[in-house]
Amino acid sequence: MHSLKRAIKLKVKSELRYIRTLSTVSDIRIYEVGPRDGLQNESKFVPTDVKVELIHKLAAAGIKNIECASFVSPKWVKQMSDGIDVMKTIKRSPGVNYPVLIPNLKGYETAMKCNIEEVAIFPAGSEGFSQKNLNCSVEEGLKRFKEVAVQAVKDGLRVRGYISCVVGCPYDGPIHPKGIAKITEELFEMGCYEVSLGDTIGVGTAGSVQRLMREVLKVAKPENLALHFHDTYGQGLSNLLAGLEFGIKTVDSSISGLGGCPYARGATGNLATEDLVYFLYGLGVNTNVDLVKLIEAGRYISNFLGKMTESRVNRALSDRFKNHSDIVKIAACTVN
Ligand SMILES: CC(C)(COP(=O)([O-])OP(=O)([O-])OC[C@H]1O[C@@H](n2cnc3c(N)ncnc32)[C@H](O)[C@@H]1OP(=O)([O-])[O-])[C@@H](O)C(=O)NCCC(=O)NCCSC(=O)C[C@@](C)(O)CC(=O)[O-]
Repeated sequence: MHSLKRAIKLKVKSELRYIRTLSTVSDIRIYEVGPRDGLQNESKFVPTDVKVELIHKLAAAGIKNIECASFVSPKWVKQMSDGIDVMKTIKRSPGVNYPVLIPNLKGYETAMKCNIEEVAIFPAGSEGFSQKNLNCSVEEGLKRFKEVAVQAVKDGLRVRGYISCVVGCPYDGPIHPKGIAKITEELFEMGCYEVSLGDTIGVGTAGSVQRLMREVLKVAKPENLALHFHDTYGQGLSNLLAGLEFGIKTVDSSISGLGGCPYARGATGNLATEDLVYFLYGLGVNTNVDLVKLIEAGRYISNFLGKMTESRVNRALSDRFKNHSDIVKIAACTVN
């Protein structure tokens, strides 16, 4: 009887904390990864002008952080081999951040030829994925990324860290949150301003995200963390809710739900940006993103790729809704 009462008390306490946190969710920073994470897995080469147009459309929709390219080995990911051209061609809008992904000093030197302000480094949270994705151990990867981070900080750039496979790895299975917390700490020590926790194969659930957050928040503040969910098992938004409960302020997403990693077997697209924005408007968070323009950007790239959008919101909001505020009303379930 006593333990039942205690369990009910704990449940009520946790529900109250949840409602309190969600009612104060505001200022969520959206970090769009479509032009990089979204496209890197596409087998058909996307011409530079299409990549550039997509980036312009995202910026026009009001997205303020757009990861545009990666400077990885073209032998490993051919789709990203035109990073220099992309970065040299885009017309940069004031107030928009255009980061790029960097695997090593060679990639960094190339990226520095094209006016870069932010770089992202990406160690793996598991040995198996590190070997497949970076051709080295986690420790060796961290050493290489540290060289990049130290140089970038010296050059006055912002450095973002990703950790991939934070919940599960296609080669090693479930991943313990303690190891992820340790890598998070190392990334901050290298000079990262933010660490994005990547569920690369999308196996996470609200429960595993809670366990991860409890461990990682022992070494980091929620405002310095980002969440990067692939939606393979359809858990993206519920995982995000679990993360928001801990005060997370930055969320990665990909236009039209594109995405996947060529070296992560079974990985599918990221949480779709259209779904994320609709969800945030529903919570009363004003993202300043124009949903009509965002949906157009999603359709632009899906049409080019010849596939149906993975965004449920994009699919649901057919051409009936041409007005951003009408869509926001649907999201917030408000009536005049
Ligand atoms: C790390 C390496 C380069 C090691 O690849 P390696 O083959 O071991 O490299 P190496 O150092 O032995 O060099 C071999 C050759 O590659 C060249 N090379 C070496 N580096 C570069 C470079 N930067 N740019 C251009 N060329 C390069 C180098 O110069 C050399 O050329 P050669 O002498 O034979 O002519 C390779 O494994 C690689 O590029 N991996 C990246 C794979 C990738 O892009 N994966 C997807 C991104 S990660 C991801 O999506 C997850 C994330 C971040 O989104 C989070 C999540 O979703 O959860």
